[in-house]
Amino acid sequence: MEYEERITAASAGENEEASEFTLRPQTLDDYIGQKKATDNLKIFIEAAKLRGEPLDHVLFYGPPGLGKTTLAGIIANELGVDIRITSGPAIERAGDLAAILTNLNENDVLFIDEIHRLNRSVEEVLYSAMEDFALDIIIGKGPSARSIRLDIAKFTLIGATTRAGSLSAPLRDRFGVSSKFEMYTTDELKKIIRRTAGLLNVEVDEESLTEMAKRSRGTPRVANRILKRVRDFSQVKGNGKIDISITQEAMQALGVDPMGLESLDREILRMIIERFKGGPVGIDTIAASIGEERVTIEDVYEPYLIQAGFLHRTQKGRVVSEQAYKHLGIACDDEQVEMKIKEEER
Ligand SMILES: Nc1ncnc2c1ncn2[C@@H]1O[C@H](COP(=O)(O)OP(=O)(O)OP(=O)(O)O)[C@@H](O)[C@H]1O
Ligand SMILES: [Mg+2]
Repeated sequence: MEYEERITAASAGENEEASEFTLRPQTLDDYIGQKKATDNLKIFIEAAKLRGEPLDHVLFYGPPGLGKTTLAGIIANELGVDIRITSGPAIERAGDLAAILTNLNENDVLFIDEIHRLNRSVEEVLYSAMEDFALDIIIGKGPSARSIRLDIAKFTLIGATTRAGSLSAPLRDRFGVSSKFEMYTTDELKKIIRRTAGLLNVEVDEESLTEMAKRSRGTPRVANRILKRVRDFSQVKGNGKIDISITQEAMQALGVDPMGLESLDREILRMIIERFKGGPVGIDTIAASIGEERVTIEDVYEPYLIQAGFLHRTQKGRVVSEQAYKHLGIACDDEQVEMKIKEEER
């Protein structure tokens, strides 16, 4: 898929997870941003440790690349327990989940990524596991079938999802804590890039830090990726140090504009302006015009375009903002755009 190759793709590339591992902070103190989520978690972790009990089940939701997996690892680390990492699509049968659960030790963390993609029968096993720390297993078939209950170790489930809305109500209700991940500010991204640069042993000046942070779409994964690519440029074409001229040269070569937009982002905005007079236009129409799946537009492109103020979601469809016209250098009737957005914003 094309978007995986984008330097600003928020999701991890094929071999990226492995190299990300070494860049992941290990403690809450090292974890930058997401204050709302971490401040409370600090207290819950402390309390669970004092009581010698597992932490309550935690749900993380928000766009990809914002540090959900990283924070799950940190929680286990701070609790002093082991973490078992899996994902919704990886657990195919109820038996697979039973095998994982029976192998956990007291108070361990089980991390299920993309938890909205668990299948029905697996999800049902999870209900009693989360609530009663028990597995209901059916033995035999037909009229002689009976159910036995098997106790398992108390554990903490940390679920992560990019789409909280796709979670079934019974599953959502079983999480005691639920945290929404927000996009990072430029300042936070600067700190993250500075930290990563330190780990990679590369010198970066202040101006370049700002420039890279601004182009990172509010996403640490993108920030780290941009830093690595700029480092490549500085080693091959410069003197190994990252300064503003090498940063700009690299960004230009990679097609990332000063707001972190790539060609497809600009194409989406331009298409809405040129073919639909700036909107409102439905998401399905956008997807069809661009030749991408609707979910790809919704999960990959749209979150940042909305966050950065280029696109508005209204009841009648998407509307391009005045800022988008300016960014693309297209003349617009300011008042008319303002009106469309005000009238239809929900
Ligand atoms: N708060 C943070 N401070 C420092 N680095 C971070 C932070 N959050 C994320 N990172 C870095 O960003 C990268 C991506 O983070 P992570 O894999 O945890 O994202 P994610 O939300 O789990 O993404 P996905 O939804 O794709 O699974 C990691 O390499 C990590 O080092
Ligand atoms: Mg992850």
